[in-house]
Amino acid sequence: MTEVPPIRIDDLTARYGANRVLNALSLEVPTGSITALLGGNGAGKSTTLAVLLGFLRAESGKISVCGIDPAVDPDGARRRIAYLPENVALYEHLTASENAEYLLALSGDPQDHGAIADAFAAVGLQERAWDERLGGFSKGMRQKVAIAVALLRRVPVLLLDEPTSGLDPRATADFNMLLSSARARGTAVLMVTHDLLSAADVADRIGFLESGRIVEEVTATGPDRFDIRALHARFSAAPEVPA
Ligand SMILES: Nc1ncnc2c1ncn2[C@@H]1O[C@H](COP(=O)(O)OP(=O)(O)OP(=O)(O)O)[C@@H](O)[C@H]1O
Repeated sequence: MTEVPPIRIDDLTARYGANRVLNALSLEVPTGSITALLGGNGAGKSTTLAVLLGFLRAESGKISVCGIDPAVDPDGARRRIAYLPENVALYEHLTASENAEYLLALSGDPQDHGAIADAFAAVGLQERAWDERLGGFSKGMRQKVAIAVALLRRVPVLLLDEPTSGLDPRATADFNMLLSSARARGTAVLMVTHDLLSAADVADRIGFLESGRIVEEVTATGPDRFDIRALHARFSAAPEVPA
């Protein structure tokens, strides 16, 4: 029996009003792999995530999350997805542990203190921060709380919108290591990003999105994985689409 890919998009078209944003988009993210979507402003990267999450309906084409059409069963699709938006929404007046406890209970995956502590340790959140309120946390620390929650849910699909924007190189490298461990556990990761270096560091495949369709895909090969210079030339050549 052939396995249903965690993310599959076939010939997808979607629009906001009169503005056709996704245009014959096709994309597959297999189990245990990381795909990065790059593209200029307004190319349709975040919209691709919105369709997978069932926030926007496709006009035509097919989309499935572990075999579920998010337009037909958005809750079913979302139960299989951990989603990190660019600006992670956490509760400022709760501590890191309380945030994790609350968010996991909300998503129907309650976890005990021990599991949360293990996840915080795994993502490198310093122990003294676990019981601190989020008010004074840096963006990197917030990302760690959010990714710990996402990983604790052990869902098959992880969607990330600009996960490394605003992170320093050390925090970006730490974050990429976490993604690698999620991949090793079988998670299908789709990240949209402008961070070519981070994508080249961690992704198995990079797709370039232009005007709502993937115009080129490159796959990591050999010890050097990607030809960064060629990617940079390619990426800088992508036209910007007015928002
Ligand atoms: N909620 C919305 N309502 C109407 N139009 C929208 C909405 N969200 C996005 N758009 C439009 O859809 C197009 C694609 O936007 P999208 O956010 O998917 O691009 P992006 O590739 O993620 O860009 P960026 O790199 O700037 O984040 C843009 O023209 C944008 O103005």
